[in-house]
Amino acid sequence: MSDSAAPYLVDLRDLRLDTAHALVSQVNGSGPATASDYAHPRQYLQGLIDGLCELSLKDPLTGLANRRHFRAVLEREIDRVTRSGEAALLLMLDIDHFKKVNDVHGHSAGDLVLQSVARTLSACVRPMDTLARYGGEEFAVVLPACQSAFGHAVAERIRRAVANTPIRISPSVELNVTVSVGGAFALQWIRSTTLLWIDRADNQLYQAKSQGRNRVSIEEQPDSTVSAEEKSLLFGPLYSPSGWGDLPPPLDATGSAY
Ligand SMILES: Nc1nc2c(ncn2[C@@H]2O[C@H](COP(=O)(O)OP(=O)(O)OP(=O)(O)O)[C@@H](O)[C@H]2O)c(=O)[nH]1
Repeated sequence: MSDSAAPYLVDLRDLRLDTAHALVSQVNGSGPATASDYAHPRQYLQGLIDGLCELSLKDPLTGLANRRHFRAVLEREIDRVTRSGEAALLLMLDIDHFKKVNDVHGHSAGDLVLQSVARTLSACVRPMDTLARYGGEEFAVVLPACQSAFGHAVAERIRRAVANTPIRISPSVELNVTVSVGGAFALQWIRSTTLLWIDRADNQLYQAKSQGRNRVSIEEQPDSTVSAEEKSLLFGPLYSPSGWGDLPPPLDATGSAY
């Protein structure tokens, strides 16, 4: 808002905030602070907005990023890789034979397994990585600045960590589950789409499943087909400060040079 603009005053009593207030306080666990607990209603409103934003980005069962957040991160990562040419890896993971866990032990036990796997995965990745629940028993990890050898090592570390972590689903029952992991690196210097990137990683996940599960399959990192010279043409300055260099200057609609 510019300094000259009149302040836009909103009376909180005119807004229907009950549902938002209940949702945010439910997630925070503690009893909700009310508007009167804040020095200024604006702080209360900002707290509600922040809480709702957080809710809209998280999977409620595991607390990981949800699919919406994951897609936004992937989109940003594609932008970064297109501009910088840095390596980035996407891993898709799926718990093996998860239906059997539900069928034999019940849906609540299945939920405990999902939460436990989420915790194990969180312990395997860097703070800069984004870990998401993609849906059902499928998870995704976006790893920026990830060279090929590191990507393979992380995927294998994840697979082993899940297989070696027993999950207590009742006082007397512990389960062990495994995951299959598929991965694909972003195409460097080339603008792709989130859907194509996910498809490539999903194909590798399918390979890991069909080769017996509890394994990792990562697509060979495609070689950049753009030479260093081409990159400098693509991303260097379009023209020198003194003019158009060897290039003919562009013409306007009348055929005159700009
Ligand atoms: N408990 C629980 N189960 C879920 C949830 N979301 C999806 N599922 C279950 O996940 C199971 C997925 O089963 P399938 O897609 O057949 O896969 P799978 O049994 O893991 O077999 P493979 O992936 O081929 O190894 C189904 O039984 C779904 O009901 C959830 O939030 N909680």
